[in-house]
Amino acid sequence: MMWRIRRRSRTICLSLAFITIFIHLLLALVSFSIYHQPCDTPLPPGTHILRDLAHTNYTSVVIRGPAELPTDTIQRDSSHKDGKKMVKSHVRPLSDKGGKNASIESDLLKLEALFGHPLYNMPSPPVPEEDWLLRVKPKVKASERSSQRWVSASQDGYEDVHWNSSSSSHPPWLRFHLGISRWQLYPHHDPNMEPLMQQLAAHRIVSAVQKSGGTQLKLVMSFPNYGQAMFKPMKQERDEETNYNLYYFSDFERHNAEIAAFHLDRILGYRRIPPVAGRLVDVVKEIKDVTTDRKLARTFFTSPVGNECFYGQCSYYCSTEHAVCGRPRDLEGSLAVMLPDLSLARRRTWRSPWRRSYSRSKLAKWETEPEYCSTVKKTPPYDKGTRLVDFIDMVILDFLMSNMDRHHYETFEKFGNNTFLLHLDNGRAFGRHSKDEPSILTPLKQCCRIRRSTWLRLRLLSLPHYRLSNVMRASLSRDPLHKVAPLLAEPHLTALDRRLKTVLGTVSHCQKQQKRNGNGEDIFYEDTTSLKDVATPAG
Ligand SMILES: Nc1ncnc2c1ncn2[C@@H]1O[C@H](COP(=O)(O)OP(=O)(O)OP(=O)(O)O)[C@@H](O)[C@H]1O
Ligand SMILES: [Mn+2]
Repeated sequence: MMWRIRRRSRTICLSLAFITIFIHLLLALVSFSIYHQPCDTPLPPGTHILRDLAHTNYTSVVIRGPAELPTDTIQRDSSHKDGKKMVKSHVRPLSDKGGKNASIESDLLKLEALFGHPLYNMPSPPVPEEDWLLRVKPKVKASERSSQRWVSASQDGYEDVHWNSSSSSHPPWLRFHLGISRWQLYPHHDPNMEPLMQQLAAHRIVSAVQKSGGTQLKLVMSFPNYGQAMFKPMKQERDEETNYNLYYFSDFERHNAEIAAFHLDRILGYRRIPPVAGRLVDVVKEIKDVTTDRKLARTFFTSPVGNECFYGQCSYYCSTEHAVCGRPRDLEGSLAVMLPDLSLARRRTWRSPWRRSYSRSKLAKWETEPEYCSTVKKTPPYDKGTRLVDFIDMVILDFLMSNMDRHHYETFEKFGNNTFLLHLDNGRAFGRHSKDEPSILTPLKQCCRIRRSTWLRLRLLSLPHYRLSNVMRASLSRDPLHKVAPLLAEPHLTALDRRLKTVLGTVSHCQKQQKRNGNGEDIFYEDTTSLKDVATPAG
């Protein structure tokens, strides 16, 4: 009897155990399939572009004041089944390693899809000879050869140089210089980008001297292959917001802003910022020990907690109180590849027509005259070619990253007025995420003019499948400093989406205004005729 009871209870126990295991397996399977479902899978390039771009409605977007919640996040996520508002992508617990990796992967797929989209791959005619900034002389007579080849005797730390006209013999920085054309700094699919970034991030530093000009401390670093980069050290923690009582012209420059600006400029399809990489630099080995700059050498010291510091000489923030310090020797910074020397490629500096008044009490003309743009439109070089729409492109970049410091811009003199604008010096961008700065968009508001290709790319970046914050997160995750901490804190990424809506809202406003007035002035500068069959959305 006892034996039978024991056998029955054992059978019951065994079946219970089986059922439990089965339920666990089922649960694991279900959660696995949910977990692997990215929130928005990217579309194959070009798919539904017409439908998607044509049906996104921006007309209800108003220009918002500071610190408002991005309504699109709420609308998008309120479709959740139980009606609860979830702010998915903005809540990323650090401990959730697996979830983080999965979402970075989905962001990277979006970036890949974006860069494969026809709007980033518009067919363009071959570059005529005169539209290259620099050229290697193609054929050298035997009698001239000895003086025409680049040959150098090796100096301290520098390599022997034997470059010829074949690009395979050139170091990445030289290939970058030779790839600069009238309309862009580098091509969209650039095989040189990877090696160039690699060099900035890891190549041996053989010299570091202070860069003259400008207001804040920065160094020019040299590599053994004669490449050079501009180094801006970290001065502020990534999630610190600029003090609200500080005028923008007294704001610190941020190394992560220089890095993020390069990525954003590329994502916008401009390619007008020289490539920038983040790097951990050894203050002693890579600066103090290799510098030939006596003024700089005098400013090194060890802080009370044993960190290696220096402060250099400049007109702002170059004192012991504002020293930059390693931890104890590792210092974060940005390295931007240097443009060709001015003796090879002179640049012209242009004062921005919408330059801010650098006085604390005086307003600039554009702030008081609503018709200011009609004067600018008649004034050379803004009256012809693409200068005005190129300026607007820069304004959009600056509004997205909240850069108020664009008092001047530069172009390559060789190309005259018919060329792109260099977007140099972005160190004061990404200072505040909780506040937008509507005044940066004034030129777009006053001129109501934009390149059609820019507008289409902006609309693309507002779609869930290519969302700006997602592709920026993906792009920045490739920077070497990402392993220390994300280059932009999440609120900065959220701000990008919010500001993008404001830009699109401003264009919608222009369209409505134009319909009302019927003044026939075109909002769009037409530069997408080659794409007519692929992507011409209804406005
Ligand atoms: N990648 C680069 N290659 C060559 N020259 C550069 C590069 N970036 C900037 N410059 C030049 O160096 C000058 C100073 O750089 P930058 O403007 O970034 O420094 P800054 O200290 O912020 O200057 P400012 O205080 O005037 O804004 C610029 O005016 C520009 O002409
Ligand atoms: Mn600056």
